[in-house]
Amino acid sequence: DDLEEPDPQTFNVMLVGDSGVGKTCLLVRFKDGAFLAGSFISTVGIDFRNKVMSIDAVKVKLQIWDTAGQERFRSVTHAYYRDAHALLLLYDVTNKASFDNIRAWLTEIHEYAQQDVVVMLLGNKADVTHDRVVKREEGEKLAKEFGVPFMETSAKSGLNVELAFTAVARELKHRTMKEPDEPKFQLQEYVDKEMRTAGCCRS
Ligand SMILES: Nc1nc2c(ncn2[C@@H]2O[C@H](COP(=O)(O)OP(=O)(O)OP(=O)(O)O)[C@@H](O)[C@H]2O)c(=O)[nH]1
Repeated sequence: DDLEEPDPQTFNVMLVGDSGVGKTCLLVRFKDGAFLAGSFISTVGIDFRNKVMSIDAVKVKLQIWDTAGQERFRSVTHAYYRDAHALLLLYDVTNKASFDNIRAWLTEIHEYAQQDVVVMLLGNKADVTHDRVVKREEGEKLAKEFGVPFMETSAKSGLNVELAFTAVARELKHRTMKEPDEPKFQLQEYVDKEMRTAGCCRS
C-alpha cells in the first residue's frame, strides 16, 4: 500500500426508478463490464458498489447505491436520499408506466434529497427496438421540462453507460475542486459532445 496517496474524494451516486428498469444491470455493466441476462432478481432494500475513476488525472471514488424499485422498500431508500450527491433516475423505454412515474420520482427526489443534488434522467433498454414504447424525443422533452440532463442508455449493449457515470463524476468533481476562474461545467453540453464524438446518432 502506498501511504503517500491520499484517499480519493468520495461521491454518493444513487440509482432510482421503478422496479425492473435496469438499475442493477446498469451498475453491473459499469462496474464489471458485463450484462446480467436471464432471470430478473429484484433488489431487496439497498446495495452499493464502489468505483474509482480518473477525471482529468484526479481520482474520484463513486459510491454507487443501487436501490430497490419496489414500492415496499421505499421507506428504506428514502433514508439514503439525503446523503446522495447525484441521482441517476431511470425509466425503461419499453415500459410506459416507468416513464409516467418519472414525475412522481422527481417529486420524491425534491422531498428527500439535498437541493443541489445532481439529477440525470436515463431512458434505459435503448437496445430494444420492437418493444420500444417511449420515444427518445419524449424523454428529452420531459427532461427539458424539469431542467435535468438526459440520455438513453443500454445496460445490455453498454450504450452510454460509462458516459452517464463519467458525466456525473465530472460534474461533482467540478463543483468541489473548481479553480476560481474556471467556467461552470455544463453537463448536458458535455454529454451531447461526447455522444457526437462517439459517433452516436442524435437524429
Ligand atoms: N434489453 C435490455 N434488458 C435490460 C437492460 N437492463 C436491464 N434489463 C433487464 O431488465 C430486467 C430488470 O433489470 P434489473 O437491473 O434487475 O432492474 P432493477 O431496476 O434493478 O429492478 P429492482 O431491483 O426491482 O428495482 C432484467 O431481466 C434485465 O436483464 C437493457 O439495457 N436492455
